[in-house]
Amino acid sequence: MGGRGRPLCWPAMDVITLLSAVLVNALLMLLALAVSVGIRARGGLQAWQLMLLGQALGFGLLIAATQVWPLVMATLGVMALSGSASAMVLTSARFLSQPVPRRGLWLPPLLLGIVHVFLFPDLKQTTGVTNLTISLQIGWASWLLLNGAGRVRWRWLCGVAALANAVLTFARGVLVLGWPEIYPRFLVPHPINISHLMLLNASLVLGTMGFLLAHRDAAEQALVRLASLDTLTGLLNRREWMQRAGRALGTASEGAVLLMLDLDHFKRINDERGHPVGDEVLKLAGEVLRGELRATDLIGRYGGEEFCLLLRHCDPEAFGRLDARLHQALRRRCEASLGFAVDFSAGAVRVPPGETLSSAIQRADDQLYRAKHAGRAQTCCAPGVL
Ligand SMILES: Nc1nc2c(ncn2[C@@H]2O[C@H](COP(=O)(O)OP(=O)(O)OP(=O)(O)O)[C@@H](O)[C@H]2O)c(=O)[nH]1
Repeated sequence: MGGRGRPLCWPAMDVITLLSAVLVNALLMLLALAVSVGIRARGGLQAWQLMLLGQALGFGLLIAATQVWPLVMATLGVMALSGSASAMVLTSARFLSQPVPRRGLWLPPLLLGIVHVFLFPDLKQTTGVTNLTISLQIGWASWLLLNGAGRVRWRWLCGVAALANAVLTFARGVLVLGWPEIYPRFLVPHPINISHLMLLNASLVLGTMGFLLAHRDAAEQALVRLASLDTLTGLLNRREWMQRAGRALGTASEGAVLLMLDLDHFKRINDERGHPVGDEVLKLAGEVLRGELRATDLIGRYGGEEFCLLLRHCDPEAFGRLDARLHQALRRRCEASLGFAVDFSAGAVRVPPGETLSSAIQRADDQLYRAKHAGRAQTCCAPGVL
């Protein structure tokens, strides 16, 4: 403490220099992001670029307010800073795919600007209201990031940086309103101002690193999805299904049922109604399979209009019911959505522990062949399935 009633100062540092450092830092990171990911980066990074721009603009205007048009510059400055806090909320929400009310983003900067004009030039009041408002906005962002962060590294990195920032900003607001004799105002080299600006600088760097990590994670997940899912139906593609089914059979102690399923007269649907309708049928078939099967069953698009399913813990009675349900659900779903019914033929085998996937597929395919030749719209089963 700086002695009786005297504000604490940190003479070796001055606030304007630190503000300028934050401004330059924000601009450099904005430039680095623009060069590395572009200004039209998908999702959250674009909002983070807005946040950096808001910080640079806000602090630039606050510095300018010490020289010219204090009311206008300072009001626009606090509005830009509050806007950049909203952009921080938006960044977090976008990376987490969470909705945020739009009003919650644009109202704080607007209201803060109006209140600022009315309170000006009372520095105690303007500093207090500005800091409390912005701290709540940043607190909101940190809550979004930290709530349920689990083991996601980027959420901790960005969330802790935002939380520390929110706490110091809040402390500044409370101190200036409640104890102005020990914390007079924003531009004084008080320890809380100095530590806040240094922390703010660090949190911009940490936030940029954290959200870049989030961007990379999202791109990686998109690639994994692309490599393992069938784009039309959203089911596992053949390669992924084979890998997972092979692993599942390798570790299963009690065997499983393998079902190969092929839509009937699909070429005719394509020829008579067009490929887009054919695609729609495939999508509906994917939805039906996903809807009727358990999360533990493996469902894949084997190719064209052929699907493969690996059903674990499936006793004969349960299989009989499931098979009837699948035929009925596909017919009804296509009838309701497209105006005509589609059915399928299928072959099922029980795979004992130790049998290889390729041998089981060959046996299921033989059963499927039987079903097609027996008139379609039915499932033929090898002994042991039913
Ligand atoms: N629309 C669409 N058609 C596809 C797709 N993949 C494969 N096909 C078509 O599926 C049709 C399969 O025809 P076939 O193998 O003769 O089978 P089918 O007409 O169902 O005859 P059966 O199986 O004997 O009942 C071909 O016309 C393929 O071009 C796809 O992704 N979209």
